[in-house]
Amino acid sequence: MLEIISGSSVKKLDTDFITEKGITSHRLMENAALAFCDWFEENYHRNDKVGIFCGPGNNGGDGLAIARLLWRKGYDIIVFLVGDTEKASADCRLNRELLPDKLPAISMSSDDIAHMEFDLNVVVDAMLGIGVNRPLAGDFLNMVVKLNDLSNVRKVAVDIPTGLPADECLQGEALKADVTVSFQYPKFSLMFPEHAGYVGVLHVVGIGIGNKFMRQFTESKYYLQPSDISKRHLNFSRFAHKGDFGRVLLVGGSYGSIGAVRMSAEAALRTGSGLATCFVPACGVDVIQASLPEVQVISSSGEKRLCWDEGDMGVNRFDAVGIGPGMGGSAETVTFLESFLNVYKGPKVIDADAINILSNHKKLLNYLDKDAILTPHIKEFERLVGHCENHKQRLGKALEFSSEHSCVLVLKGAHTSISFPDGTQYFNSTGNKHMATGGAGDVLTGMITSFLGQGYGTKNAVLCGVFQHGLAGEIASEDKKRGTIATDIIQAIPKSYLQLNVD
Ligand SMILES: NC(=O)C1=CN([C@@H]2O[C@H](COP(=O)(O)OP(=O)(O)OC[C@H]3O[C@@H](n4cnc5c(N)ncnc54)[C@H](OP(=O)(O)O)[C@@H]3O)[C@@H](O)[C@H]2O)[C@@H](O)CC1
Ligand SMILES: [K+]
Repeated sequence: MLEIISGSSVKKLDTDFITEKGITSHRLMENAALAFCDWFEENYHRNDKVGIFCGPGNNGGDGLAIARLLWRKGYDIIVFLVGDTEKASADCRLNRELLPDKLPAISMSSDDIAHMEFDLNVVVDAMLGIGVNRPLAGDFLNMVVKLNDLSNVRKVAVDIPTGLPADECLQGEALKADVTVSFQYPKFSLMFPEHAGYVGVLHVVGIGIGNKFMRQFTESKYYLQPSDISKRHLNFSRFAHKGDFGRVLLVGGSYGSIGAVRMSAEAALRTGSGLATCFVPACGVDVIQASLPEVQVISSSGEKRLCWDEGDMGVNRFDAVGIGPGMGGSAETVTFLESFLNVYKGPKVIDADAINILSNHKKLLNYLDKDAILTPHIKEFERLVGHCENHKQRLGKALEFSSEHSCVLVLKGAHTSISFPDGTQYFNSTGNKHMATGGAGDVLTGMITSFLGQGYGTKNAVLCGVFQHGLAGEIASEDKKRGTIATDIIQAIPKSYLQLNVD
């Protein structure tokens, strides 16, 4: 499990680590540079023309060490020094001295920056890292603006794009990287959607600081990795029968929106549910039975909208429930949801229109408990908790909501966050932009519900569901790119198990 820690903790952790290990800060920087170069070699050819832009701090020190190491490996490198070299940190100076004489290193004056012409395929940004303490101005700003204007040049940020603060929202400008290679721990601000255009694709590379050492710095924020997920999956014996894989109920749909709950049900089956049942308005029964023969259907007495009839409607025989997709928000549906939550006592995923109903009828929030998982996207979340200025505030409110209502809150988007009542917050590392397509959320609801029904505890169900949903999206979009649709994600769920080595 990778920890996400604040910029100030990163510095303290690095200092404590080198003291305890008896190594120099230069050695740790060399580890960081080596880790970056390993990643770089896998992704770029030696005939690429690489410009490495280095500032005066330790981020610049990393850049200079990277330049030396890549040059020795035969890359075509040119170094550009930006900022006041008089202010160079000790390790930056040392790496400057270690640059081979034949490696070109140019100190960039303001005039040079203004008139600079580029003949590069790859830009490595090591101007500023987590030490940035104010908005960019002067030479740094001018250089960043010039680099941002370059097209057909891949930009790779070392640790964090220049100008982006580690823990706060960006003020002013920052480098727009295609890829960010961050050291050991992803910085908090790399998770914010506002920063997506600056961070690009995020890779985290280890620099030798073990988890045991990091635990003392924990800020209860984690970045999910494949190895964290594989071990959370249950193993089923060869004697398992369909009852062991759980009986789940997917509740939703209204006239014109039956597909949503149908997709949840199919996703639940592809995730491994033994039996899936849909509870839909009468108009949805034939649609579901004709298009998904594996599911059973319960018809609500309402023709176009879900209506609650007498009694408990037998819903407690299900191991888990996913409720909300496509259900709409009519008065009958509000009554339906309230009756359902009043009667059904098992684990449940509450999604989409059901979340909007909770927002409009706050007394229904009293039905939330430790067995409830809410999965809003950003707009649904803000309907629930009110407007948020930025994602940092949103993440704080997600934790507050989870603690106040003792439920799990999944805030969907790039790096989906999962907040638990104990104050821990997990961030997803899978998924991509091609998953921003109608129905992707309904698929997630089906997947988490399926894991709950298979007997996974709430925590394992939600972490496995979110991670594997993103993974299935990546697999689905490999050859479909922006043509990916939600049912493609469902079809890719079995392959996501293969990638995680779970049978
Ligand atoms: N052992 C370790 O710690 C390891 C650290 N590692 C690496 O170190 C990086 C952090 O290094 P760092 O702390 O030296 O900060 P860094 O980002 O280089 O910038 C500091 C310089 O910028 C200046 N400055 C600030 N804001 C500015 C602005 N807006 N505009 C202009 N100037 C500005 C500030 O000077 P100031 O003007 O504030 O006096 C100072 O000179 C980290 O991201 C990682 O890459 C890895 O090697 C692993 C081991
Ligand atoms: K950087």
